[in-house]
Order: sequence, then structure tokens, then C-alpha cells
Amino acid sequence: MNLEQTHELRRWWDLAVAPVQAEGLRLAIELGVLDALVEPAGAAALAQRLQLHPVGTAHLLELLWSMGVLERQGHGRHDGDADAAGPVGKDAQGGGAADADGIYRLDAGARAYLTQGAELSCAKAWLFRLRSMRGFVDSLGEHVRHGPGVPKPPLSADHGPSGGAAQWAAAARVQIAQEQRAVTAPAAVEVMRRLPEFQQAQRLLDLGGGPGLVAIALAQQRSQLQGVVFDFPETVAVAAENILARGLGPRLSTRGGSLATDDIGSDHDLVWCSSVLHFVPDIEAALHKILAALRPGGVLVAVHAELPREQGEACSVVPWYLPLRMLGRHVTHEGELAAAMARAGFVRIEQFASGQFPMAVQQVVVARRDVP
Ligand SMILES: C[S@@+](CC[C@H](N)C(=O)[O-])C[C@H]1O[C@@H](n2cnc3c(N)ncnc32)[C@H](O)[C@@H]1O
Repeated sequence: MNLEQTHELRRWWDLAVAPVQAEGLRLAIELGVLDALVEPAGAAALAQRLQLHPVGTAHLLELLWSMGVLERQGHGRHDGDADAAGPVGKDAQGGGAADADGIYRLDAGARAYLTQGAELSCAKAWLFRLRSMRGFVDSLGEHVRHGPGVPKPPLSADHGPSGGAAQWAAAARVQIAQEQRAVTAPAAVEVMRRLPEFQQAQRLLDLGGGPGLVAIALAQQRSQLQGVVFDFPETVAVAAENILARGLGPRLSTRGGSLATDDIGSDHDLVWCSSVLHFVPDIEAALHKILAALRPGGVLVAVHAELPREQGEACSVVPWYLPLRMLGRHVTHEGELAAAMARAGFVRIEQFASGQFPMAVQQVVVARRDVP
């Protein structure tokens, strides 16, 4: 036995403790601990300011530090050692010098993405993901015993993964908007930079575009680009507000409907479609419709998670998409979406994986309508 090596059991024990870390982070966001620690502070002063218990707060801060959410200086020092606290400095909240628990402040990544006021804040998006995963966990046993849920009919009032079109619209205002602003829109811009056709494209369709921040970011890249955000009517109302707020009304418009049943327009040069095909009742039918909506030579860029065939890659994709699969939604295996595009008549299909999207690694599939 090598005493320095990690025991094989550890990976399962780590799973059991992950809820403690997630709950610690949730509390830190919801109690305002993270926002407060943009400025360095010790536990006692922070507890006083947020009306928390000093000992409980000290333990929470140490947990967050162990997770890499916080940096710590001066741990174990007492009042007289304050000047030795280093770059984090003194407790700005009047709690005196570095106390025995140390002075904490946010790590740069947590400051950029987990504080409520940050420009790229994903705090609400993260809280949403946590809530939805916790909700799913409670029903997992039911699904295993009694089978996956029945897919929702596309024409009912219930379009969302766990609720109705109104819930998609609410998501478009909060968590999808946060993820688009911080992650999806910059990634979409990067994907388009690799695509020669983007330079000439004049008509963009952002299919299932939610709050429309991807279409907005792409329009901001190229002044000749005009575009339409297509989604359920309740959701495109959110996109319309965002378009108006950025003064892009003359170039971007919205169209409300369902990809499953309604017209999505024609003669588009470029269709962007990310994390949407999971929710349509028939992927092949949706792909035929998208092909017909492109002009000859037009390009579809579809970005979706697919289930990896390698175990090492599957471990970070399968759990995220299990709720959708248990609800009877589609999550294709790697390569299946590209194969379906080929069957639908798309040509010159390329695929690459990217970790620069929300949640798990996404497969970017670029496919073209042939020029006769
Ligand atoms: C997970 S969100 C992705 C939003 C956006 N494409 C992105 O990547 O950030 C799924 C979007 O697809 C839309 N959607 C789902 N089913 C749809 C359908 N049948 N027709 C139109 N939009 C649909 C939802 O309203 C939602 O805005």
C-alpha cells in the first residue's frame, strides 16, 4: 500500500460531499457574502455586517476558501500581526486587524461571474441550475421505477423542459440571458470568426434564440448583417426588448412561433441554433425545415450537447442531460446530429467540440445547403 496515493474509494466519497459545497456556495450568493467580499474582510466583521453568526460565518468562509471561491490572507494571526496580512490588507469593515480566521476576499473568477452586480454575472443562472438539478434528483427514482416521462405535446401550452412557454420566457429574462451574455454570445462570435461565410452573410436566423443576445452580438460584429430571432411568442417579446434597448431595431426583428409547427422564413444566409433541437418533437422534420429556410449556399450552425462515446468524456455530459432524457427529450449520441443533417440533405458538414458554452461540452456542427 502506498500511503501517499489517493484511495480508490475517494471518488465516491467526494460525490457524497459535493452537496455541502453546493449549499455553501448557494448560501454565500443568497446571503450576500460573495458581494460583500469584493472588499476584503474577516469573518467577524462580515458576520456583523450581514447579521450572521460569527462562528458559522467563519466556517462558511473557510469552506468557500477550500473550494477556491475565496482567497485568504493572515490566517492564524492575531491583532498584533495585522500589518503582516499581505496584499489583501486590513479588514475594511472596521472589524480591526486580521483576526485568527484571516482576511478573505473573492477570487477573480468568482468576482467576475458569481457576484450579483458583475457585468457578466451568472449567479442567478447558477442558482437556477442548482434548483433544477435538486428538483430532478427527487424524481430520479420515480423515472427509474416507472419509466421516463412522456414528451409534452408541442402544441399544448406546455413547451418548456419542465413547464410552459411562460417559463421559457421567464428563463429568457434571467438565466438564459445571463448565460448568453457571459458565455454563449462570445462563443458564437468566436465560432463565426472561423466561418468564411459569416463575412458575406446578410440574413441571419437565430432559431430558438431566447432573449436574442446571440443575434445581437453577431449583428454588433458586422454592420451589414440583418437578422430575425425566432422563438415562442412569449420569449421573443423578451428578445424584442433587448433589441430595442441596444438600438438594433432597424436590423434585427423577431418572429414568434413554434419550430415544430410554424413557418421560420426563407432565404437565410446563416441559421444559428443552439440548445434547441432537444426540445422539438421530431429532429429530422426540424432539420428539413431549416434546410428549406436557407438560401442555396447558406449555412446552419447547430450547437448541442451530444452523448460522448468515451467514458472519460461522458462523465461530465451524461448527468447534465439526464433530466431531459428522463423527460423524453432528445439528446443525440456523438455524431448522430451530423448524420441526421446528411440524411436531410445538408452537405459539407463539419463538427468540432467546444468547452466554451454553458454546462457541458457542446458539439458545434456546421452544415450547408448545396448550390444547385
Ligand atoms: C435552452 S434554450 C436555448 C436558447 C438559446 N438558443 C441559447 O443557446 O442560449 C432553448 C430555447 O429554445 C426555445 N424553444 C424550445 N422549443 C421550441 C420550439 N418548438 N419552437 C421555437 N423555440 C423553441 C425555447 O423557448 C428557448 O428559448
